Amino acid sequence: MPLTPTGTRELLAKLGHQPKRFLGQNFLVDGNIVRKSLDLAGIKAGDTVVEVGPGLGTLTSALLEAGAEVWAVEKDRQLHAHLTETLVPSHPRLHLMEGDAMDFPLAGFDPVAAVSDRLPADTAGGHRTALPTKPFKIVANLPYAISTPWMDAVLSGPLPDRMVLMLQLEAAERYVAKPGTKLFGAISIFLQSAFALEPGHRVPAACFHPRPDIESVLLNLARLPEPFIFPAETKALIRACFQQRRKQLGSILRGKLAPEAAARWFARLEAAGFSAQSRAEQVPVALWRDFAV
Ligand SMILES: C[S@@+](CC[C@H](N)C(=O)[O-])C[C@H]1O[C@@H](n2cnc3c(N)ncnc32)[C@H](O)[C@@H]1O
Repeated sequence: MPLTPTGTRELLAKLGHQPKRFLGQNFLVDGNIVRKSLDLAGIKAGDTVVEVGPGLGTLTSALLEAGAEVWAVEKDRQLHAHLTETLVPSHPRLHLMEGDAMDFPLAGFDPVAAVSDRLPADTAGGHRTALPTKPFKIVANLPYAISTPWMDAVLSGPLPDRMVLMLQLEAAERYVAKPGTKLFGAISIFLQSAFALEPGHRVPAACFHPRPDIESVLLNLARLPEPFIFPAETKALIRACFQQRRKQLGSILRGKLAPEAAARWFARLEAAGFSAQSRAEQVPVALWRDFAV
């Protein structure tokens, strides 16, 4: 069970720890939401789970009690020290690291090495996404400031089977936005090419201490049977198209691609009923995927 708001306040006082806004330190104080996160993720004994920002260890403890092996990365030195003292000694299935989730999006877990630590030389680096991987899930109450760049890094693969993420409602809406809407952007395309949205849960501010002044949601994402991972160059191009979302695709692409490559994109746009005059936000996810292959 997580700490109550009072218990959390008392523990923070004992640690002499002031919640840091810039690290998104809004700690979960609601047992139902902790249970719901584990239920949505279908956590069972033996699962490998990555957690970003374990904080005071609320989700972490629940995951460990459910029999999961947990890989967690915490940036706050004081919270990392607290967990090292309280959770690590009694939980050999917890791999806790101090660090930045932007440097370690999977908290140091390597799904490829977990299957085989002897990779053929020519499969190092960029080709790792095609290699066999150990299945894993991600369950996290994300620090909101990094949620989109972190998600972008995770979507470069290897991919988890499922992600259950506590997010700012506004970020979640961008991730699942549909074409033709203002919220539809590069991250919507990368995410929806690899994951399907399953029913999640709205989370009131009262479930956290301190209470955030934004709305939160538990986003529940299941990996598609044939997920698509965009190559880095195509991702950069798609991002560029959305950075100038009011501009016609034709003028953006002509400036970024060789003439033959641009002509290929235009031909595909036209075959799908669009044109060089179309804007990035009008183009559906499947067509962006076609551009990449
Ligand atoms: C919203 S709190 C969640 C805490 C805890 N998991 C819970 O649910 O109560 C976010 C946590 O992420 C940590 N954090 C913030 N930025 C981080 C980063 N870049 N890398 C790793 N952890 C980070 C914060 O220190 C904090 O512990």
